[in-house]
This record gives sequence, C-alpha cells and structure tokens, in this order.
Amino acid sequence: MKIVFYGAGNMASAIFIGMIENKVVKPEDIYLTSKSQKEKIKFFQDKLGVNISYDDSELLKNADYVILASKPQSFPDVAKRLRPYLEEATKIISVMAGTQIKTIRRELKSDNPIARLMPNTNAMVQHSVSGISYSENFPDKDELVELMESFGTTVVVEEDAMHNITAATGSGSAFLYYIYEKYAESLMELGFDENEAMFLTTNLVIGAGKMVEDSDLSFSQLRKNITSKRGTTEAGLDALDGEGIKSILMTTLNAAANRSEELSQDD
Ligand SMILES: NC(=O)C1=CN([C@@H]2O[C@H](COP(=O)(O)OP(=O)(O)OC[C@H]3O[C@@H](n4cnc5c(N)ncnc54)[C@H](OP(=O)(O)O)[C@@H]3O)[C@@H](O)[C@H]2O)C=CC1
Ligand SMILES: O=C(O)[C@@H]1CCC=N1
Repeated sequence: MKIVFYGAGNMASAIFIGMIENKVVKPEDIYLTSKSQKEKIKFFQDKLGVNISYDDSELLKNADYVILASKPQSFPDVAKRLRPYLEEATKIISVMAGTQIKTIRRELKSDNPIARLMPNTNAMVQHSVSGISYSENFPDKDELVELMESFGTTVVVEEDAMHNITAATGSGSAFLYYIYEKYAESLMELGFDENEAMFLTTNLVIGAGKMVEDSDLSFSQLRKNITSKRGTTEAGLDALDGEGIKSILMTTLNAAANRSEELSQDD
C-alpha cells in the first residue's frame, strides 16, 4: 500500500499519526510532501519513520491513494504538481472543506476515482467521526472505509450533505474547545487562578467524556442525574436557556455550513 499526503499540516498529521498508532498502515507505506516547510515533514520522518519527498514523479509512482490535505485555496497549486504524474488507478481522497468532486476532477483533468472525506483532528486519538462521499466510479469502497476507520468512525453521505457534516463534526471539536476555553475563563472570573481554572475544566471535560463513553445513558439523562429540584444545577441550566444556548449553537452551525457552501461556490 502506498498512501501519499499532499499537505502534512494539522489535519493530515492527525490522520497519519492515527493510522500509524492503530497499526493499520505501516510508516513506510506513508509518503509526505508539503509546500515549503521541509523541517516540519523531516520531523515526522525522524519521529515516525514515514517517507518524505518533493519529487512528484517519485511520489505518484504506483500510489494507491493520494490524500489532498492542503487548504482549498492551495489546491490549484497542488493540482499542478499532480497533473503530469497522476496514474489512472490512483484513488484521490480529499479532506478539503467545500471543494467539490467535480472541481477536483476539473483541476486534475482526470477521471481518477475520487472520495471526499470530512474528518476531524480527533483522528490523532482514533476518534474522528468522518463523513465520506464518493465519485460514481470509486472502486473498493470497503478498503477505503477500513483505512478511514483506522482513525475513527465513518458515515457515508451524499456530497450535498458534506456542508452539514463539515459544520457538525469537521469544525465541531473546535466549537467544543471554545466552550471549554470560555468555561475556564469564567472560572477565573469566579475567583479561581489560571492553574486552578485549567485543572478544574480539564478534569471536568475528561470526566464528562468518559461518562458519555462508558454509560448507556442519554445526554439528557446524564444531565437529569445531576439536577436536583430547585437546586444549583437547575438554576444554572435555567440561566443557560435564558441566554438562548440552542439558538447560539444553531447560529454557529449554520454559519459553518454556509461557509462550506460559499467555499464550494468559489470553485
Ligand atoms: N484542521 C482541521 O481540523 C480540519 C481540516 N480539514 C481540511 O484539511 C485541509 C488542511 O487543513 P489544515 O491541516 O488545518 O491546514 P494546515 O495549514 O495545517 O496544512 C496545510 C498543508 O498543506 C500544505 N500545502 C500547501 N500548498 C501545498 C502544495 N502546493 N503542495 C503540497 N502541499 C501543500 C502545507 O505545506 P507547508 O506547511 O509547507 O506550507 C501544509 O502542510 C483543509 O482543506 C481543511 O479544509 C478538514 C477537516 C478538519
Ligand atoms: O475550518 C475549516 O475550514 C476546516 C474544515 C473543518 C475544520 N477545519
């Protein structure tokens, strides 16, 4: 198996680290290239034993998969590198937000099988939840799903649904991290010092995550188990509802999904 990453930034590294940690792919089967930050990919070569190269003919020779992991705006440059050497059977997997299969095809000027993947950086701990959609000529879907499930779970969706998946889970962890950040800041306003606020928030988040993982109870039941009639939690939750928590989250998700749609129209 030869898997070539065009782009070795936050998302790509979460994927290949997740794949390697899970031992589904051997480091020697992974090839990295980037635009210019040679030190960064050299670091991955030294630490993980993956291959690195800036020679597109070498990278693309007998490649089973090419993962497009640059920013959407850099894709025209990446396509320029790929076009001369891309082999017919190589499968293209794009993690780029908003870039449509038809655009990838047009830029690559090829009929290669293409899949879009919308993962998240939880791939690094094998907990990405990734949306996948395929071009009509994509073979070996099972092999791709197995590969992608080496760093989490997958859900197959129509391409149109990618905008919502991008908002829900591609960007989703960032929304949660932001809430944790603001929670820690609020603890500081309550009077905790920074270390205490970070310690309390971190352990709260880890504990709540483990409860979600280990317990069969719904989010709502977990919440109810903490909420005493006329107690402190009920008072806090009433305040949260009074501030319109649901509408804040809807606005957030709509803004992200709309931006994905806009990116697809930049094509
Ligand atoms: N970050 C996330 O959580 C998620 C990101 N995505 C998608 O993943 C993609 C990458 O995002 P992210 O990892 O955050 O971005 P980064 O900026 O961290 O990484 C971008 C990478 O692309 C490389 N690159 C740029 N131009 C070229 C080129 N011409 N040839 C080869 N490589 C190139 C950069 O190289 P260099 O370092 O040398 O400039 C860098 O390694 C985006 O399209 C985004 O939509 C999808 C889901 C989640
Ligand atoms: O912010 C972005 O555009 C990318 C896509 C999903 C997460 N990060």
